[in-house]
Amino acid sequence: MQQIEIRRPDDWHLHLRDGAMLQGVLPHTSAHFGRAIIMPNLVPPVADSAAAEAYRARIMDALPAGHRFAPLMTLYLTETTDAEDVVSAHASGLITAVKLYPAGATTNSQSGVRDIEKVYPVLERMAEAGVPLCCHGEVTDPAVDIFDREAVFLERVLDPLRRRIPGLRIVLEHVTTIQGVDYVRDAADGVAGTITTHHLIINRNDILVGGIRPHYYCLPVAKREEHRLALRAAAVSGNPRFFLGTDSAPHVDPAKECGCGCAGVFSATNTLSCLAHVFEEEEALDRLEAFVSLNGPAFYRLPPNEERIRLIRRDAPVAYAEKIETGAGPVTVFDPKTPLYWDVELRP
Ligand SMILES: NC(=O)N[C@@H](CC(=O)O)C(=O)O
Ligand SMILES: [Zn+2]
Ligand SMILES: [Zn+2]
Repeated sequence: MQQIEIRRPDDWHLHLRDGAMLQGVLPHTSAHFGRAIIMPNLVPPVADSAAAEAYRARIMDALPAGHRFAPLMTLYLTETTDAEDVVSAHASGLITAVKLYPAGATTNSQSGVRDIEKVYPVLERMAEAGVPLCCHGEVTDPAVDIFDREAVFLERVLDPLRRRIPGLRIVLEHVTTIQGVDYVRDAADGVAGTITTHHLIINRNDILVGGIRPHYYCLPVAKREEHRLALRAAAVSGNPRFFLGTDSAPHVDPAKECGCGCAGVFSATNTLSCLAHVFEEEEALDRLEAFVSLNGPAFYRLPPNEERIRLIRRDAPVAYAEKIETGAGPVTVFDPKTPLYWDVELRP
């Protein structure tokens, strides 16, 4: 039996939602992860410090007894965000980052930014105060093909933004393309990229060949195989600029399996088993800890977790539910298309 012990991981991009869904999904993350960056795309969005404080309290209330987990809150950037509220919320430790959603790019992004120039003053204050910006990096121009929207975002939005405000610390979230990987790798210091579990495993054929598979539909949409391979190479490289953000994004099954299904893959349940599998396939298990437990805290200038987990390779596939039942309805768990042998134990 093979096993490895690593520091307890963190998830640098997570959707917990609210209410009954929060109750249902949070234990799947807090069972394994020490901390997570909590996405603010609720309806209405978590757009100021009062909303972040209230949301953090709801998350802590939903935490199962005995779970140790710290939600790292974010504020949803709008064209009317108050820079002083952001800076004071960051200085007090209430928030860890600010989130940029180009308006209309993804789930609940209607209140996001239409004209990036309008938020430059806030971003300048964030740069001075060391508040990181997390970006959903896709343009929304209807003329741009959905598979090109990340690459075009780099050219049209991210690069001009970084030239204008070079001191702003930026996370390009859920990188899905060779262009995104290259951009993060070659940028000056202060730029990082998160990679999801599912983008290391599926490509666009998995969504479309042999029938449409709504549970593999997410944004940014999975790209061609060559992009998946580049993401894998980046994740296992040990390069400190790349770290895990699962983007686990639950939607109830009826909202996925319908005429206009929501974007989002729910992977919190089996993410670590999937990642151990991927790193084993890449013969890089010795770099799993950097990707899931070390590179993220280093970017966010936080200490890594002191607790440790054990990943144990079983002889038979580990069992996990295909769906979880939540008070909001059933949520299908990410299917990695292969049996998983790696089990997770929090070290006592
Ligand atoms: N990734 C997704 O496909 N969906 C996310 C939003 C996001 O992260 O873009 C969601 O909130 O459902
Ligand atoms: Zn996103
Ligand atoms: Zn997300």
